[in-house]
Amino acid sequence: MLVTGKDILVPARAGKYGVGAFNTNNMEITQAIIHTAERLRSPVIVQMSEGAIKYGGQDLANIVKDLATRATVPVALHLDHGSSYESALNAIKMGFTSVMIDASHHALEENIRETRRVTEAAHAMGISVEAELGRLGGIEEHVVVDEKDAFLTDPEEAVRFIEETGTDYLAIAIGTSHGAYKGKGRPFIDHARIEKIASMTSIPLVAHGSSGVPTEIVERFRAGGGVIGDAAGIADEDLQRATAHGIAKVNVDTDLRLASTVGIREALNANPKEFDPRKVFGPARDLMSKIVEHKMGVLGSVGKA
Ligand SMILES: O=C(CO)COP(=O)(O)O
Ligand SMILES: O=C[C@H](O)COP(=O)(O)O
Ligand SMILES: [Zn+2]
Ligand SMILES: [Zn+2]
Repeated sequence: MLVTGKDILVPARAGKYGVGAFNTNNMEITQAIIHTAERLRSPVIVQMSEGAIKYGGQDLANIVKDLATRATVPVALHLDHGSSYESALNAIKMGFTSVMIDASHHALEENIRETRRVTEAAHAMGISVEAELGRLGGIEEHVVVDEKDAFLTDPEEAVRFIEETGTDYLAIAIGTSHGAYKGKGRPFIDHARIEKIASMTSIPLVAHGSSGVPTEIVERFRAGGGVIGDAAGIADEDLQRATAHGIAKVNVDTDLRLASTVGIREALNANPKEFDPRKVFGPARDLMSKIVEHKMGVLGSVGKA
C-alpha cells in the first residue's frame, strides 16, 4: 500500500527500528526494493532524487506507485534532496507521498523559511516532509563540501528548527557522508550527538549517507574489472546503535549502485556471447535484492509490516 513517510517513520522511531530509504532509477531497482520488502514483511521507502526524476520522470514514478499500491506492506514514494519549494511541489503533483526540502546549505533563517513554505503546502495536501539541518561531509548536492566546512547538527538548533518549521522528520549531520568513500578509515559516527538530539526531540530522525559499502561487493567490483579506490561505508553495528537511539530513516543509494554494476559486469564477463538484457539485468536485480534484505535485517524492520 502506498502511504506517507510519516505513516512509516513514526512507528519506527517509537519502536526503535530503522526503515531503509532506497534510491531508485529504474524498474529493476524498484522491484528489488519493493519485492524484498513484501517478502520480508518490512515497511520501506523508495526515493527518487531530482536526477532520478530527470532520468525516469513520471514513467518511473508510476512504476513505483504501481508496485507500492499492489504491495501489502507500507511503501512511501519520497523525493530525495528536493532543492526548492517548486521541486517539492512538482513531486507532490507527480504523486509522491513524502518530500524532502534540503535547504541545509543556506543560512539557518533561510533554511527555516524555505522549509516552512514546503511544510505548509505539503501538509495541506496530506503529504509529509523531511528537512535537513547541518551539513554532511563529502559530495552534497553536487557541491564538494570540504571536510573542515562540514558541520554537524547542533541539538539546540534542531529543537528550534523542528518547532519553527513543522517538519515531520529531520535529517541530521552526524558524521556520515554520501558516496563510496566515507570517513577516511577512522571512526566517525557521532553517537553521543544522535542520543542528545533524540533526547530533546520526538520526531523521526534521518541518516543520509548510510551505505555499508560492503567489502565483498567492492572486491567483486574490482575483480570484474571495475576501478575503485579505498572505499568505506557505515558499519552494521553503527547503524544498529543509531536506530536504537532515534534514527528512523536510513538512506541507501551507493550500495545498490555498486550491486547493480557488479551484477551486470559479472553477467557480461561470465558469458561474452550474451546479449539478452534479461540475462544481464536479472542477476543485477538479484544482487540488489540481497543488499536490501541484508539492510532490512540490520535495521530491524523485518516483520514490522
Ligand atoms: O543519503 C543518500 C541519499 O540521500 C545515499 O547515501 P549513500 O551514498 O551512502 O548510499
Ligand atoms: O544523495 C544523493 C543520492 O545518492 C542521489 O544521487 P543523484 O542525485 O546522483 O541521483
Ligand atoms: Zn543536504
Ligand atoms: Zn542524501
